[in-house]
Amino acid sequence: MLGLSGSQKIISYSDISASNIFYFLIISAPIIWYIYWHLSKRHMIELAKKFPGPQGYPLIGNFLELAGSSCDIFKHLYSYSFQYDIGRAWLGPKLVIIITDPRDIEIILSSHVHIDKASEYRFFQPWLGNGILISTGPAWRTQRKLIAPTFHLNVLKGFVDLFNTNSRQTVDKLRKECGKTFDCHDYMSEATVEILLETAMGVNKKVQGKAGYDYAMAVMKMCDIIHLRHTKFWLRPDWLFNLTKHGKIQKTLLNTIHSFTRKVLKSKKATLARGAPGSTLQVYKETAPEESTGLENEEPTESPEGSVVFGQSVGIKDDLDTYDNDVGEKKRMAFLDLMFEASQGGTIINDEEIKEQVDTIMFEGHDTTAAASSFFLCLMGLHPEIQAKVHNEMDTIFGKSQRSATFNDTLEMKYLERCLLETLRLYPPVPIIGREIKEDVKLASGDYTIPAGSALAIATFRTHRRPDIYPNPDVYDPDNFLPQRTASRHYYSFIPFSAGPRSCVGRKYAMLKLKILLSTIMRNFVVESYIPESDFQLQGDIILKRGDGFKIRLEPRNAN
Ligand code: HEM
Repeated sequence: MLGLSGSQKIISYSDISASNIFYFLIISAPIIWYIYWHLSKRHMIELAKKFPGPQGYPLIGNFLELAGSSCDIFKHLYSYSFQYDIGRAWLGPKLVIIITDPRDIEIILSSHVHIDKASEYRFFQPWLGNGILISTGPAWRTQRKLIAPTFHLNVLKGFVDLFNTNSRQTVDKLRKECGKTFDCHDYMSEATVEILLETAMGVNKKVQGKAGYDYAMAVMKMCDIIHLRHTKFWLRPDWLFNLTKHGKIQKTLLNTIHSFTRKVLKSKKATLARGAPGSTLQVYKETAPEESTGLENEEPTESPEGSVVFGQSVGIKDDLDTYDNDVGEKKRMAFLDLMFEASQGGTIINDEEIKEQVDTIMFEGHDTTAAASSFFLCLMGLHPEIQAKVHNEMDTIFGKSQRSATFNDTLEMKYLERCLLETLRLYPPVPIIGREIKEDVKLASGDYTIPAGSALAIATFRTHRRPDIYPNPDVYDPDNFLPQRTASRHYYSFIPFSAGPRSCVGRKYAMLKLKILLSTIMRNFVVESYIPESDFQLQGDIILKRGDGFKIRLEPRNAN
């Protein structure tokens, strides 16, 4: 300090003390916060210690386990799952419990208490608003009561003709790819968007033009972004995310998605203003007598052969089977028709809420079935002996005729159904289901209690591959769904559509549509595929996909 004047000394001392205070705060704030967090979460931390899991670091917990690309993360987490049938991870201060045992899954999914989605679903909010996928409490209950009846089997039977027409158009498009190796997912996405538009939304797909394809691509990219926000902690706070390039891309994608749904709504309003018929059931009743399917009664959802029907495990009932006692036959309408009817007077649902539900159904209804059908085709290509049995079944049902499939035909497609269910077992389109746990939950599989305040991940992908439930769990074996095998398994060991009060409302729609779409494709083509399952680059960006694309080759079938 020699040679400095008095005033210089004063400035220098105050500089030192200001920077000291600054550094003190920077270092001590996280420590104080950490101590406070530790003390206030003592109960949670104690219960969490009982669960096995990887060692984490202070403050960030196990976030480093989520480093790398989507494919890397999927591979890494899957390999971890062999060490732990049950586990915990800390994502910063958030405790995540991961379960795979059907007895534990039953406790959560069958409950009317643990029905709130994990806070991770909040990243969907700018896209889906308060739509049925992410809503909670009384709002969700009202939405569920309104929407579930629109996917009743009697409504769906009215869609059979449209499923057929669209499936034939998809076959025509696929014919142009014969002899080439191509990614079938784009075709499946386009087909599923168009089918949804014409059925659940009741609008002409031609009105939407190329917008349907752009919409499907924007949805895929939105899922990538949401997945990034789940795995990269710096993208979690909205203010920081909005400053990044991902925040800007999201804005553009949401613009594409929301313009599309607004166009759908406008087109529907115009159709209704012209006085077009609303109720699909009425249309169906004019054209076909109602078959008894055994699905509408109060008994378990079991077919005469005891097999799994329409995607629900034997013995599990949900509101899709039982809800409709208070809804008169005449009131059964397709989804968007009913939304508009309910909006008359604006008391039950307003225009903005309809838009949120349309966004939700369009997303849940197309991306999941596009993934399921693409995996199905790849698996057919890899298993020619199984494919031959599907072809045999098609020939038995349809002979040489090119006629459309009827609802009764779909009940006869027992082998194809088993192949489809086995596809959903190995490649469940929703590989993880998340819940927010509001009160401590004692589990059945061991001395574990999930603490209140934690997030729960039901690892469907891993449950479906547990060797104690499915011998040879990684082998594609449609006979896993033979009645005698399903009867001996726990109800909750097969949950591609979730189960219980918050199960998928589109389950029966999806199964019927997939049966008609895939049977039409199988009647017309032989599928070939050369990339073995062990080389699939799986990524769980909300919906399970193949990062390497769904490459197949088609040859026309001569049998018909
Ligand atoms: C293979 C096809 C499908 C699969 C595997 C599937 C799977 C699922 C799963 C696992 C859930 C629960 C998600 C969660 O709790 O996080 C769900 C919910 C839902 N799904 Fe699907 N889904 C499919 C097709 C459809 C279709 C075609 C629609 C509509 C047309 C649909 C509409 C919905 C809706 C609205 C929900 C939210 C239900 C609620 O929270 O009450 N899904 N789906």
